[in-house]
Amino acid sequence: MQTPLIIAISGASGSGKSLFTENLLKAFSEQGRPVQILREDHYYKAQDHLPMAEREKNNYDHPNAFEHSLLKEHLEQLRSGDEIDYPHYCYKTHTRLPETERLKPAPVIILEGIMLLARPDLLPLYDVKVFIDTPLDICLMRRMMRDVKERGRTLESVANQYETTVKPMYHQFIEPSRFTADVVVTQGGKNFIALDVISSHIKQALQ
Ligand SMILES: Nc1ncnc2c1ncn2[C@@H]1O[C@H](COP(=O)(O)OP(=O)(O)O)[C@@H](O)[C@H]1O
Ligand SMILES: O=c1ccn([C@@H]2O[C@H](COP(=O)(O)O)[C@@H](O)[C@H]2O)c(=O)[nH]1
Repeated sequence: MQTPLIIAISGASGSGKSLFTENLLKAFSEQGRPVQILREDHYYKAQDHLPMAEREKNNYDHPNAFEHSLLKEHLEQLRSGDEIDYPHYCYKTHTRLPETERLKPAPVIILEGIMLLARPDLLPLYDVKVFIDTPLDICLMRRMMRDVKERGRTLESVANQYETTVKPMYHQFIEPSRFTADVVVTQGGKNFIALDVISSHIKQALQ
């Protein structure tokens, strides 16, 4: 197999990274191209050793909250054509699940997460770097709805976390990482022209 191409999709929480990834997957499926998706969130550190009250106070918007060394190892393995044991993470218990999933390499790997462009040691592994640039008020509104519905949070806890960590860490780490991107995408996960440009570029690169 040809060396897989890795597309990194980053941006604020709630910016539309997951939707953009899903829509990119659809574009590749239409081209009949196998794709493997990896989410940086799965590489949040395991915290089984901490009581729940401690886990709830953790700063999940700092690069140190992730095990990026394992993510890097996995990307290198996939690039070499090897399978990986992909971790799974639970936002409700703030730790890894005991089981991992065996993933095979594919010609296209889409990686999605908030800190992907903020880690200089990871940048050389990406073939295409995308930043989803969505105004923060829109991100917050989307995050409120999602976290209450899907991640077991209250409106008060989302607002508190946003003020104490999500917003300051965005300005410290995520916003500056925008300048490392090859493509900056406005209009979130539904920018079909950006989706078309990226999928056409990859199609050409794989020929
Ligand atoms: N351009 C858009 N227009 C409308 N809703 C969008 C758009 N982009 C994303 N969304 C919605 O916003 C929410 C958050 O998007 P998501 O992709 O989960 O963000 P992220 O992965 O960056 O946290 C989801 O419900 C998604 O469907
Ligand atoms: O245990 C956790 C782990 C993460 N978070 C929050 O998740 C977002 C990143 O995920 P997105 O899907 O990009 O929104 C990050 O901002 C963390 O604050 C959490 O609350 N708890």
